[in-house]
Amino acid sequence: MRYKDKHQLAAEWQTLLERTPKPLRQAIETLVEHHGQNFADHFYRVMLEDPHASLFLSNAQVEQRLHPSMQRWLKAMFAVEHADFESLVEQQEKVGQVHARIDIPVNLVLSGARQLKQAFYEQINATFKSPLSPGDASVYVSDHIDMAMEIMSHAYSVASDRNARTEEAYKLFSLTQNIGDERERQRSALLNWENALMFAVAAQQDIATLPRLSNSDFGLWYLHKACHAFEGAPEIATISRHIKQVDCEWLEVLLHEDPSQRLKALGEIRDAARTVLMLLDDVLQRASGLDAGRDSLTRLLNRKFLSVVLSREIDIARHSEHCFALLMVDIDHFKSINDTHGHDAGDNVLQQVASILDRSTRGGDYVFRMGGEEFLIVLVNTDHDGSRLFAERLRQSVAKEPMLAGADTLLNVTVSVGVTLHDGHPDYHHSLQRADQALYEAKRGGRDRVVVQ
Ligand SMILES: Nc1nc2c(ncn2[C@@H]2O[C@H](COP(=O)(O)OP(=O)(O)OP(=O)(O)O)[C@@H](O)[C@H]2O)c(=O)[nH]1
Repeated sequence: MRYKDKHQLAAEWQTLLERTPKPLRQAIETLVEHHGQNFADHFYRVMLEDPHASLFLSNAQVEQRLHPSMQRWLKAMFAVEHADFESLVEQQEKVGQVHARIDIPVNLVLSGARQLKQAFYEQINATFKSPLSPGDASVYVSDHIDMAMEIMSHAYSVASDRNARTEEAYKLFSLTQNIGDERERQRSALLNWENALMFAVAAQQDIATLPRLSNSDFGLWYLHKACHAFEGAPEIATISRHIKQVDCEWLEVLLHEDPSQRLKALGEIRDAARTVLMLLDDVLQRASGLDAGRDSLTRLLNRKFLSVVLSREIDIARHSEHCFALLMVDIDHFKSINDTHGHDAGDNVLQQVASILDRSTRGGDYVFRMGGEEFLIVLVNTDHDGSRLFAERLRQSVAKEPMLAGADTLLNVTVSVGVTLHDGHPDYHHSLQRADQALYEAKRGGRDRVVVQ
Protein backbone atom coordinates (compact mmCIF):
# COMPACT_ATOMS: atom_id res chain seq x y z
CA MET A 1 0.00 0.00 0.00
CA ARG A 2 1.46 3.36 -0.97
CA TYR A 3 1.27 5.86 1.80
CA LYS A 4 2.83 9.13 2.82
CA ASP A 5 5.93 8.69 4.89
CA LYS A 6 6.45 10.08 8.37
CA HIS A 7 8.35 13.03 7.00
CA GLN A 8 5.56 14.06 4.66
CA LEU A 9 2.89 13.69 7.33
CA ALA A 10 4.92 15.75 9.77
CA ALA A 11 5.32 18.50 7.13
CA GLU A 12 1.56 18.48 6.41
CA TRP A 13 0.79 18.72 10.07
CA GLN A 14 3.17 21.63 10.46
CA THR A 15 1.47 23.45 7.57
CA LEU A 16 -1.90 22.92 9.22
CA LEU A 17 -0.62 24.42 12.41
CA GLU A 18 1.13 27.37 10.83
CA ARG A 19 -1.85 28.54 8.88
CA THR A 20 -3.71 29.18 12.14
CA PRO A 21 -2.78 32.46 13.88
CA LYS A 22 -0.89 32.02 17.10
CA PRO A 23 -3.46 33.77 19.37
CA LEU A 24 -6.11 31.31 18.22
CA ARG A 25 -3.84 28.32 18.88
CA GLN A 26 -3.04 29.82 22.25
CA ALA A 27 -6.74 30.07 23.05
CA ILE A 28 -7.31 26.41 22.10
CA GLU A 29 -4.39 25.34 24.24
CA THR A 30 -5.96 27.18 27.19
CA LEU A 31 -9.34 25.65 26.38
CA VAL A 32 -7.79 22.15 26.53
CA GLU A 33 -6.08 22.99 29.81
CA HIS A 34 -9.38 24.08 31.39
CA HIS A 35 -11.77 21.66 29.76
CA GLY A 36 -9.66 18.64 28.79
CA GLN A 37 -11.15 16.71 31.68
CA ASN A 38 -14.71 17.58 30.58
CA PHE A 39 -13.94 16.52 27.01
CA ALA A 40 -12.65 13.16 28.22
CA ASP A 41 -15.75 12.80 30.47
CA HIS A 42 -18.07 13.60 27.59
CA PHE A 43 -16.24 11.14 25.34
CA TYR A 44 -16.54 8.26 27.82
CA ARG A 45 -20.12 9.04 28.78
CA VAL A 46 -21.31 8.93 25.19
CA MET A 47 -19.15 5.96 24.21
CA LEU A 48 -20.24 3.88 27.21
CA GLU A 49 -23.86 4.32 26.14
CA ASP A 50 -22.94 2.40 22.99
CA PRO A 51 -23.10 -1.31 23.94
CA HIS A 52 -20.45 -2.19 21.39
CA ALA A 53 -18.02 0.49 22.52
CA SER A 54 -18.55 -0.33 26.18
CA LEU A 55 -17.22 -3.86 25.49
CA PHE A 56 -13.84 -2.24 24.96
CA LEU A 57 -14.02 0.60 27.45
CA SER A 58 -15.97 -0.54 30.49
CA ASN A 59 -13.02 -2.21 32.15
CA ALA A 60 -11.92 -0.30 35.25
CA GLN A 61 -8.27 -0.46 34.22
CA VAL A 62 -9.06 1.05 30.84
CA GLU A 63 -11.08 3.85 32.37
CA GLN A 64 -8.36 4.60 34.87
CA ARG A 65 -5.67 4.68 32.25
CA LEU A 66 -7.45 6.04 29.23
CA HIS A 67 -8.99 8.98 30.97
CA PRO A 68 -5.67 10.65 31.78
CA SER A 69 -4.09 9.45 28.58
CA MET A 70 -6.88 11.04 26.52
CA GLN A 71 -6.16 14.32 28.28
CA ARG A 72 -2.45 13.97 27.62
CA TRP A 73 -3.20 13.23 23.98
CA LEU A 74 -5.32 16.39 23.67
CA LYS A 75 -2.65 18.47 25.35
CA ALA A 76 0.05 17.16 23.03
CA MET A 77 -2.11 17.72 19.95
CA PHE A 78 -3.14 21.23 20.78
CA ALA A 79 0.10 22.66 22.11
CA VAL A 80 0.81 26.09 20.63
CA GLU A 81 4.27 25.06 19.50
CA HIS A 82 5.54 21.64 18.51
CA ALA A 83 9.22 20.96 18.72
CA ASP A 84 8.98 17.72 16.79
CA PHE A 85 6.15 16.92 14.38
CA GLU A 86 7.55 13.50 13.55
CA SER A 87 7.18 12.36 17.12
CA LEU A 88 3.61 13.69 17.06
CA VAL A 89 3.01 11.48 14.01
CA GLU A 90 4.64 8.51 15.79
CA GLN A 91 2.35 8.98 18.79
CA GLN A 92 -0.71 8.67 16.55
CA GLU A 93 0.76 5.58 14.91
CA LYS A 94 1.22 3.97 18.30
CA VAL A 95 -2.41 4.66 19.20
CA GLY A 96 -3.51 3.08 15.90
CA GLN A 97 -1.40 0.01 16.64
CA VAL A 98 -2.97 -0.37 20.09
CA HIS A 99 -6.43 -0.11 18.52
CA ALA A 100 -5.52 -2.92 16.13
CA ARG A 101 -4.08 -5.02 18.93
CA ILE A 102 -7.26 -4.82 20.98
CA ASP A 103 -9.27 -5.19 17.78
CA ILE A 104 -11.46 -2.16 18.35
CA PRO A 105 -13.44 -1.48 15.16
CA VAL A 106 -12.30 1.60 13.26
CA ASN A 107 -15.86 2.98 13.06
CA LEU A 108 -15.90 3.19 16.86
CA VAL A 109 -12.71 5.22 16.84
CA LEU A 110 -14.16 7.57 14.24
CA SER A 111 -17.37 7.86 16.19
CA GLY A 112 -15.31 8.77 19.29
CA ALA A 113 -13.50 11.46 17.29
CA ARG A 114 -16.85 12.90 16.23
CA GLN A 115 -17.99 13.04 19.87
CA LEU A 116 -14.84 14.81 20.81
CA LYS A 117 -15.20 17.39 18.05
CA GLN A 118 -18.77 18.01 19.17
CA ALA A 119 -17.62 18.72 22.71
CA PHE A 120 -14.98 21.12 21.38
CA TYR A 121 -17.46 22.97 19.14
CA GLU A 122 -19.89 23.52 22.00
CA GLN A 123 -17.19 24.88 24.25
CA ILE A 124 -15.72 27.07 21.50
CA ASN A 125 -19.12 28.54 20.64
CA ALA A 126 -19.84 29.23 24.29
CA THR A 127 -16.56 30.94 25.13
CA PHE A 128 -14.85 32.36 22.02
CA LYS A 129 -15.56 36.06 21.44
CA SER A 130 -14.24 38.46 18.83
CA PRO A 131 -11.46 38.84 17.76
CA LEU A 132 -11.24 35.03 18.19
CA SER A 133 -13.32 33.44 15.46
CA PRO A 134 -15.27 30.37 16.68
CA GLY A 135 -15.46 29.21 13.04
CA ASP A 136 -11.68 29.34 12.52
CA ALA A 137 -11.10 27.72 15.89
CA SER A 138 -13.46 24.85 15.02
CA VAL A 139 -11.71 24.30 11.68
CA TYR A 140 -8.35 24.22 13.43
CA VAL A 141 -9.57 21.66 15.98
CA SER A 142 -11.32 19.58 13.35
CA ASP A 143 -8.29 19.52 11.02
CA HIS A 144 -6.02 18.43 13.84
CA ILE A 145 -8.28 15.61 14.96
CA ASP A 146 -8.75 14.49 11.34
CA MET A 147 -5.00 14.48 10.81
CA ALA A 148 -4.54 12.29 13.89
CA MET A 149 -7.33 9.96 12.72
CA GLU A 150 -5.79 9.64 9.26
CA ILE A 151 -2.47 8.52 10.74
CA MET A 152 -4.09 6.22 13.31
CA SER A 153 -6.26 4.59 10.66
CA HIS A 154 -3.31 3.86 8.46
CA ALA A 155 -1.28 2.38 11.31
CA TYR A 156 -4.41 0.43 12.28
CA SER A 157 -4.89 -1.10 8.85
CA VAL A 158 -1.21 -2.04 8.48
CA ALA A 159 -1.24 -3.70 11.93
CA SER A 160 -4.56 -5.47 11.49
CA ASP A 161 -3.47 -6.77 8.07
CA ARG A 162 -0.45 -8.24 9.77
CA ASN A 163 -2.63 -9.69 12.57
CA ALA A 164 -4.93 -11.28 10.02
CA ARG A 165 -2.00 -12.87 8.21
CA THR A 166 -0.54 -14.22 11.46
CA GLU A 167 -3.93 -15.55 12.47
CA GLU A 168 -4.29 -17.32 9.15
CA ALA A 169 -0.80 -18.77 9.49
CA TYR A 170 -1.69 -19.96 12.98
CA LYS A 171 -4.77 -21.78 11.73
CA LEU A 172 -2.66 -23.59 9.20
CA PHE A 173 -0.01 -24.23 11.80
CA SER A 174 -2.50 -25.87 14.14
CA LEU A 175 -3.84 -27.82 11.20
CA THR A 176 -0.45 -29.38 10.68
CA GLN A 177 0.34 -29.59 14.39
CA ASN A 178 0.75 -33.30 14.34
CA ILE A 179 3.02 -33.68 11.39
CA GLY A 180 3.49 -37.43 11.92
CA ASP A 181 -0.27 -38.10 11.80
CA GLU A 182 -0.75 -35.84 8.82
CA ARG A 183 1.99 -37.59 6.89
CA GLU A 184 0.47 -41.01 7.58
CA ARG A 185 -3.01 -39.82 6.69
CA GLN A 186 -1.90 -38.38 3.39
CA ARG A 187 0.30 -41.36 2.59
CA SER A 188 -2.68 -43.69 2.92
CA ALA A 189 -4.94 -41.27 1.03
CA LEU A 190 -2.51 -41.39 -1.88
CA LEU A 191 -2.35 -45.20 -1.72
CA ASN A 192 -6.14 -45.39 -1.69
CA TRP A 193 -6.24 -43.33 -4.85
CA GLU A 194 -3.66 -45.60 -6.52
CA ASN A 195 -5.69 -48.70 -5.58
CA ALA A 196 -8.89 -47.15 -6.85
CA LEU A 197 -7.13 -46.31 -10.10
CA MET A 198 -5.74 -49.82 -10.56
CA PHE A 199 -9.18 -51.25 -9.92
CA ALA A 200 -10.75 -48.92 -12.48
CA VAL A 201 -8.10 -49.81 -15.07
CA ALA A 202 -8.55 -53.52 -14.43
CA ALA A 203 -12.29 -53.07 -14.83
CA GLN A 204 -11.60 -51.21 -18.11
CA GLN A 205 -13.60 -48.23 -17.01
CA ASP A 206 -14.11 -45.37 -19.41
CA ILE A 207 -11.37 -42.70 -19.38
CA ALA A 208 -13.83 -40.08 -18.18
CA THR A 209 -14.57 -42.05 -15.02
CA LEU A 210 -11.00 -42.84 -13.98
CA PRO A 211 -10.30 -41.34 -10.55
CA ARG A 212 -8.33 -38.12 -10.91
CA LEU A 213 -5.52 -37.49 -8.45
CA SER A 214 -6.58 -33.85 -8.06
CA ASN A 215 -10.09 -35.01 -7.04
CA SER A 216 -8.92 -37.65 -4.60
CA ASP A 217 -8.88 -37.12 -0.83
CA PHE A 218 -5.19 -36.52 -1.12
CA GLY A 219 -5.59 -34.07 -4.02
CA LEU A 220 -8.27 -32.09 -2.21
CA TRP A 221 -6.22 -31.87 0.99
CA TYR A 222 -3.24 -30.82 -1.08
CA LEU A 223 -5.03 -28.15 -3.12
CA HIS A 224 -7.12 -26.66 -0.33
CA LYS A 225 -4.81 -26.87 2.61
CA ALA A 226 -1.22 -27.84 1.89
CA CYS A 227 -0.75 -25.43 -1.03
CA HIS A 228 -1.92 -22.64 1.18
CA ALA A 229 -0.08 -23.75 4.30
CA PHE A 230 3.22 -24.23 2.52
CA GLU A 231 2.92 -21.45 -0.01
CA GLY A 232 6.34 -20.44 -1.26
CA ALA A 233 7.97 -23.80 -0.48
CA PRO A 234 10.00 -24.85 -3.56
CA GLU A 235 8.49 -28.38 -3.51
CA ILE A 236 4.94 -27.09 -3.94
CA ALA A 237 5.31 -26.15 -7.61
CA THR A 238 6.89 -29.53 -8.40
CA ILE A 239 4.14 -31.48 -6.62
CA SER A 240 1.48 -29.48 -8.47
CA ARG A 241 3.22 -30.22 -11.77
CA HIS A 242 3.26 -33.95 -11.04
CA ILE A 243 -0.43 -34.00 -10.11
CA LYS A 244 -1.32 -32.17 -13.30
CA GLN A 245 0.84 -34.45 -15.41
CA VAL A 246 -0.75 -37.59 -13.91
CA ASP A 247 -4.30 -36.31 -14.48
CA CYS A 248 -3.82 -34.73 -17.89
CA GLU A 249 -1.24 -37.00 -19.55
CA TRP A 250 -0.72 -40.41 -17.95
CA LEU A 251 -4.34 -41.28 -17.20
CA GLU A 252 -5.12 -40.99 -20.92
CA VAL A 253 -2.30 -43.36 -21.84
CA LEU A 254 -3.56 -45.97 -19.32
CA LEU A 255 -6.27 -46.95 -21.80
CA HIS A 256 -3.96 -46.97 -24.80
CA GLU A 257 -4.39 -50.00 -27.03
CA ASP A 258 -0.66 -50.70 -27.03
CA PRO A 259 0.08 -52.67 -23.79
CA SER A 260 3.67 -51.40 -23.62
CA GLN A 261 2.36 -47.82 -23.58
CA ARG A 262 -0.10 -48.75 -20.82
CA LEU A 263 2.71 -50.30 -18.79
CA LYS A 264 4.84 -47.23 -19.27
CA ALA A 265 1.98 -45.01 -18.03
CA LEU A 266 1.54 -47.22 -14.95
CA GLY A 267 5.22 -46.90 -14.14
CA GLU A 268 5.11 -43.12 -14.61
CA ILE A 269 2.10 -42.81 -12.32
CA ARG A 270 3.73 -44.91 -9.63
CA ASP A 271 6.94 -42.84 -9.87
CA ALA A 272 4.97 -39.60 -9.72
CA ALA A 273 3.13 -40.77 -6.59
CA ARG A 274 6.42 -41.72 -4.92
CA THR A 275 7.99 -38.39 -5.83
CA VAL A 276 4.97 -36.49 -4.52
CA LEU A 277 5.18 -38.34 -1.21
CA MET A 278 8.89 -37.72 -0.91
CA LEU A 279 8.56 -34.00 -1.62
CA LEU A 280 5.65 -33.74 0.77
CA ASP A 281 7.72 -35.42 3.48
CA ASP A 282 10.37 -32.74 3.03
CA VAL A 283 7.82 -29.92 3.30
CA LEU A 284 6.12 -31.44 6.34
CA GLN A 285 9.45 -32.08 7.98
CA ARG A 286 10.43 -28.46 7.59
CA ALA A 287 7.03 -27.30 8.78
CA SER A 288 7.61 -29.08 12.07
CA GLY A 289 10.67 -26.93 12.68
CA LEU A 290 11.22 -23.36 13.77
CA ASP A 291 9.53 -21.75 10.78
CA ALA A 292 6.18 -23.19 11.71
CA GLY A 293 6.11 -21.61 15.13
CA ARG A 294 8.14 -24.00 17.25
CA ASP A 295 11.48 -23.40 18.84
CA SER A 296 13.92 -25.97 17.47
CA LEU A 297 15.81 -26.57 20.74
CA THR A 298 12.90 -27.06 23.15
CA ARG A 299 10.04 -27.84 20.72
CA LEU A 300 7.95 -25.28 22.60
CA LEU A 301 6.05 -22.56 20.77
CA ASN A 302 8.16 -19.60 19.76
CA ARG A 303 6.88 -16.02 19.91
CA LYS A 304 5.48 -16.08 16.38
CA PHE A 305 1.94 -16.87 17.44
CA LEU A 306 2.01 -15.21 20.85
CA SER A 307 -0.14 -12.29 19.66
CA VAL A 308 -2.76 -14.59 18.11
CA VAL A 309 -2.97 -16.80 21.19
CA LEU A 310 -3.21 -13.92 23.65
CA SER A 311 -5.75 -11.96 21.58
CA ARG A 312 -7.89 -15.07 21.31
CA GLU A 313 -7.71 -15.81 25.03
CA ILE A 314 -8.68 -12.19 25.78
CA ASP A 315 -11.63 -12.59 23.47
CA ILE A 316 -12.67 -15.88 25.11
CA ALA A 317 -12.34 -14.31 28.58
CA ARG A 318 -14.46 -11.36 27.45
CA HIS A 319 -17.30 -13.67 26.50
CA SER A 320 -17.07 -16.15 29.36
CA GLU A 321 -16.73 -16.40 33.10
CA HIS A 322 -13.30 -17.92 32.85
CA CYS A 323 -10.02 -16.20 33.21
CA PHE A 324 -6.47 -16.98 32.19
CA ALA A 325 -3.14 -16.30 33.83
CA LEU A 326 0.29 -15.50 32.43
CA LEU A 327 3.32 -17.05 34.07
CA MET A 328 6.71 -15.67 33.12
CA VAL A 329 9.28 -18.31 34.06
CA ASP A 330 13.02 -17.63 34.04
CA ILE A 331 15.86 -19.99 34.94
CA ASP A 332 18.00 -18.57 37.75
CA HIS A 333 21.68 -17.86 37.20
CA PHE A 334 21.58 -19.53 33.83
CA LYS A 335 24.61 -17.62 32.61
CA SER A 336 26.76 -19.25 35.26
CA ILE A 337 25.56 -22.72 34.11
CA ASN A 338 26.78 -21.86 30.61
CA ASP A 339 29.98 -20.34 31.92
CA THR A 340 30.82 -23.26 34.23
CA HIS A 341 29.62 -26.27 32.27
CA GLY A 342 29.54 -25.05 28.67
CA HIS A 343 26.86 -24.05 26.21
CA ASP A 344 25.82 -27.67 25.48
CA ALA A 345 25.14 -28.22 29.16
CA GLY A 346 23.07 -25.02 29.12
CA ASP A 347 21.10 -26.36 26.16
CA ASN A 348 20.44 -29.63 28.00
CA VAL A 349 19.14 -27.74 31.00
CA LEU A 350 16.90 -25.63 28.77
CA GLN A 351 15.42 -28.77 27.23
CA GLN A 352 14.76 -30.38 30.59
CA VAL A 353 13.13 -27.28 32.07
CA ALA A 354 11.03 -26.95 28.91
CA SER A 355 9.95 -30.56 29.26
CA ILE A 356 8.87 -30.00 32.89
CA LEU A 357 6.85 -26.95 31.84
CA ASP A 358 5.27 -28.90 29.03
CA ARG A 359 4.45 -31.93 31.21
CA SER A 360 3.01 -29.78 33.97
CA THR A 361 0.48 -27.98 31.77
CA ARG A 362 -2.90 -29.18 30.55
CA GLY A 363 -4.00 -29.61 26.93
CA GLY A 364 -5.58 -26.15 26.70
CA ASP A 365 -2.57 -24.28 28.11
CA TYR A 366 0.24 -22.84 26.02
CA VAL A 367 3.97 -22.85 26.71
CA PHE A 368 6.19 -20.43 24.79
CA ARG A 369 9.92 -20.04 24.80
CA MET A 370 10.22 -16.28 24.81
CA GLY A 371 13.94 -16.36 24.12
CA GLY A 372 17.08 -17.30 26.03
CA GLU A 373 16.13 -18.90 29.33
CA GLU A 374 12.73 -17.22 29.61
CA PHE A 375 9.40 -19.01 29.11
CA LEU A 376 5.79 -17.92 29.16
CA ILE A 377 2.90 -20.13 30.18
CA VAL A 378 -0.65 -19.14 29.29
CA LEU A 379 -2.73 -20.96 31.88
CA VAL A 380 -6.35 -21.11 30.77
CA ASN A 381 -9.50 -21.49 32.89
CA THR A 382 -7.87 -20.52 36.13
CA ASP A 383 -8.16 -18.00 38.95
CA HIS A 384 -5.94 -16.23 41.42
CA ASP A 385 -5.44 -19.16 43.82
CA GLY A 386 -5.27 -21.75 41.06
CA SER A 387 -2.53 -19.95 39.16
CA ARG A 388 -0.50 -19.29 42.31
CA LEU A 389 -0.76 -22.95 43.29
CA PHE A 390 0.22 -24.09 39.82
CA ALA A 391 3.22 -21.74 39.74
CA GLU A 392 4.36 -22.88 43.17
CA ARG A 393 4.13 -26.57 42.16
CA LEU A 394 6.01 -25.83 38.98
CA ARG A 395 8.78 -24.07 40.87
CA GLN A 396 9.09 -27.07 43.20
CA SER A 397 9.07 -29.58 40.31
CA VAL A 398 12.04 -27.81 38.73
CA ALA A 399 13.88 -27.45 42.02
CA LYS A 400 13.57 -31.10 42.98
CA GLU A 401 14.52 -32.63 39.61
CA PRO A 402 18.29 -32.91 39.19
CA MET A 403 19.19 -31.81 35.66
CA LEU A 404 21.58 -33.77 33.53
CA ALA A 405 23.94 -31.12 32.22
CA GLY A 406 26.58 -33.44 30.78
CA ALA A 407 27.39 -37.15 30.72
CA ASP A 408 27.98 -37.27 34.47
CA THR A 409 27.06 -33.79 35.69
CA LEU A 410 23.87 -33.36 37.64
CA LEU A 411 22.82 -29.84 38.54
CA ASN A 412 20.23 -28.35 40.81
CA VAL A 413 18.39 -25.68 38.88
CA THR A 414 15.78 -23.24 40.10
CA VAL A 415 13.34 -20.91 38.40
CA SER A 416 11.70 -17.63 39.31
CA VAL A 417 8.09 -17.15 38.29
CA GLY A 418 6.05 -13.96 37.79
CA VAL A 419 2.30 -14.56 37.69
CA THR A 420 -0.49 -12.26 36.67
CA LEU A 421 -4.18 -12.95 36.19
CA HIS A 422 -5.79 -11.36 33.14
CA ASP A 423 -7.62 -8.36 34.57
CA GLY A 424 -9.91 -7.67 31.63
CA HIS A 425 -7.63 -5.17 29.96
CA PRO A 426 -8.09 -5.57 26.20
CA ASP A 427 -4.41 -5.04 25.33
CA TYR A 428 -2.26 -8.12 25.98
CA HIS A 429 0.88 -5.96 26.27
CA HIS A 430 -0.52 -4.73 29.54
CA SER A 431 -0.72 -8.28 31.00
CA LEU A 432 2.72 -9.17 29.65
CA GLN A 433 4.18 -6.12 31.36
CA ARG A 434 2.56 -7.11 34.65
CA ALA A 435 3.93 -10.66 34.38
CA ASP A 436 7.38 -9.22 33.60
CA GLN A 437 7.15 -6.93 36.58
CA ALA A 438 6.18 -9.86 38.84
CA LEU A 439 9.14 -11.86 37.50
CA TYR A 440 11.44 -8.92 38.13
CA GLU A 441 10.24 -8.82 41.73
CA ALA A 442 10.75 -12.57 42.13
CA LYS A 443 14.34 -12.15 40.96
CA ARG A 444 14.90 -9.15 43.16
CA GLY A 445 13.42 -10.97 46.14
CA GLY A 446 16.13 -13.64 45.95
CA ARG A 447 15.05 -15.98 43.05
CA ASP A 448 13.59 -19.52 43.31
CA ARG A 449 10.22 -18.00 44.16
CA VAL A 450 6.82 -17.10 42.82
CA VAL A 451 5.46 -13.56 42.83
CA VAL A 452 1.84 -12.89 41.93
CA GLN A 453 0.90 -9.42 40.73
N1 LIG B 1 23.05 -22.64 26.33
C1 LIG B 1 22.26 -21.64 25.93
N2 LIG B 1 22.38 -20.43 26.50
C2 LIG B 1 21.58 -19.43 26.10
C3 LIG B 1 20.61 -19.63 25.10
N3 LIG B 1 19.95 -18.45 24.92
C4 LIG B 1 20.49 -17.55 25.78
N4 LIG B 1 21.48 -18.13 26.53
C5 LIG B 1 22.30 -17.53 27.56
O1 LIG B 1 21.54 -17.35 28.74
C6 LIG B 1 22.22 -16.41 29.59
C7 LIG B 1 21.19 -15.56 30.32
O2 LIG B 1 21.88 -14.79 31.26
P1 LIG B 1 21.21 -13.64 32.13
O3 LIG B 1 20.18 -12.95 31.31
O4 LIG B 1 22.33 -12.84 32.69
O5 LIG B 1 20.40 -14.37 33.24
P2 LIG B 1 20.82 -15.36 34.43
O6 LIG B 1 22.28 -15.69 34.45
O7 LIG B 1 19.87 -16.52 34.34
O8 LIG B 1 20.51 -14.51 35.72
P3 LIG B 1 19.11 -14.26 36.41
O9 LIG B 1 18.02 -14.43 35.36
O10 LIG B 1 19.18 -12.88 36.90
O11 LIG B 1 18.96 -15.27 37.51
C8 LIG B 1 23.13 -15.61 28.67
O12 LIG B 1 24.46 -15.91 28.99
C9 LIG B 1 22.80 -16.14 27.26
O13 LIG B 1 23.93 -16.16 26.43
C10 LIG B 1 20.52 -20.93 24.49
O14 LIG B 1 19.70 -21.19 23.59
N5 LIG B 1 21.36 -21.89 24.94
